[in-house]
Amino acid sequence: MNKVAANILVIDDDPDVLHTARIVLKPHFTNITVESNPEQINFLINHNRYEVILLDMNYTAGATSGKEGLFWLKNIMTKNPTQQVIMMTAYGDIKLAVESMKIGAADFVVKPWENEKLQATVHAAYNHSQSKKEVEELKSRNSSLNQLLTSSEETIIGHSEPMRRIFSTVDKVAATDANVLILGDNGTGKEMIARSVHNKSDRSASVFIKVDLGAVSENLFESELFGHVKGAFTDAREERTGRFELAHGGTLFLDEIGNLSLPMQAKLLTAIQHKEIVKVGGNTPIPVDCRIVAATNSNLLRMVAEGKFREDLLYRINTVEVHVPRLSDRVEDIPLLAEHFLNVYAQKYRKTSLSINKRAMEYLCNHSWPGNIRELQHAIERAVIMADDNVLSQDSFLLTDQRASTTSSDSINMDEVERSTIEKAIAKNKGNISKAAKELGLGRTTIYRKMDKYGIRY
Ligand SMILES: Nc1ncnc2c1ncn2[C@@H]1O[C@H](COP(=O)(O)OP(=O)(O)OP(=O)(O)O)[C@@H](O)[C@H]1O
Repeated sequence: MNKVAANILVIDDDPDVLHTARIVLKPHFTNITVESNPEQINFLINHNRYEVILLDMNYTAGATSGKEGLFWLKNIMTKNPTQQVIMMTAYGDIKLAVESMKIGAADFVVKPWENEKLQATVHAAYNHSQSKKEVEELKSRNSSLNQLLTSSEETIIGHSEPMRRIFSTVDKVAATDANVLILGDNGTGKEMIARSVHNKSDRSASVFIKVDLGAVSENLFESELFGHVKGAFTDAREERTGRFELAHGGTLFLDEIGNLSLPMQAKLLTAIQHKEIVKVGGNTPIPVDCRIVAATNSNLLRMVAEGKFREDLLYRINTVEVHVPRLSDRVEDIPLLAEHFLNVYAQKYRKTSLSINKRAMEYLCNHSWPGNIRELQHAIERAVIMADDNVLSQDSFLLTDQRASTTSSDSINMDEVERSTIEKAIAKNKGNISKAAKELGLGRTTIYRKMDKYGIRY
């Protein structure tokens, strides 16, 4: 049998217990340390990392209250709240065992133990310690990434009146724990605003976890959000931590919340209401503390009226609402955004002396931007890549436009280019229309309309 590489510490004043524990655990784990004096605990845990600690309840001769065990347990948990500790209790000490679990013990074994039971309990605690370690590593990696992402590239650009109102709302709401609902069309910057709420809040040192609810299938929804225990269903070979638990201490961003079916809405509501989740196949509620920021391009009030969205869920998530206008409703932001993306992509593609001429800027300001900022961003990126000289002119942008005027021969060429661009994007995304639309900065309705127009069938 392969031994698990783990440090196990056993603390008990009875040398027979220590001896037996060593013999029972040695075939399963690489390092077993035994200690009879609990006063050594601090020294040991300060100098070593133990995956699992087995801790006796009583140490002084004749003591039976278990107070010493609880004292040492508290001491360990204060120093390392994720430490896996298994309490060793005497038969009939169930009350004490429950008390110790409340303090943070992972489990308990009753002495005299059955050897298989002891081995199985230590194995389970070891597995738990590993998944907690992974979660901690993930959180710290995510937190470093978040800090990197708060660089200039992530600056929300805009000086129009509606954007200034949004900035002010974000500043006010960030300081609180209120749930936020961000409403707006595709590509208007909803996710950026959600990240900004997180970055400006007291939770910024912790994680920002995003779930794209539009992409989660009905049968994976629960496992994705709440996690599952090992063996919960056929493919559940390992325990899984769900997004809610991962977001503990931070922000959970529920994107495309309008796409949730009614049964999924009910499950989500229960988790938000009770601030706790139960893993699929499990029965222990796990408390979670995260701020919910949700976003959608759907009209949730209309969906409520049509019986497609739960009113009680809406009122849980919309403590503060942020309405993000279409780009065509804040034309004064277009030059700023265009210059911003020009800088970003000029640096990325090493064409640093590029500029946009006046006519081209007017042309950009007159376009209707159905794909909003994402479409503008992609248009500028394409223009930078294709630029032959230092000035981007109107011809540098391939826009199918409702507002800007073009000659008929231009529009024939543009149609041809657009048809082939859409076809290529769909092929590249293996027929996934949503992904192709996203890549092109178009809404789903828009791409279907254009597919109809050009007779593209998939
Ligand atoms: N005000 C802004 N300043 C700078 N960049 C922005 C701004 N708003 C959006 N962007 C950029 O536009 C792109 C789309 O933004 P984002 O993903 O936040 O939109 P969204 O509304 O969440 O889109 P969707 O509904 O399709 O998920 C991103 O690359 C983002 O960085």
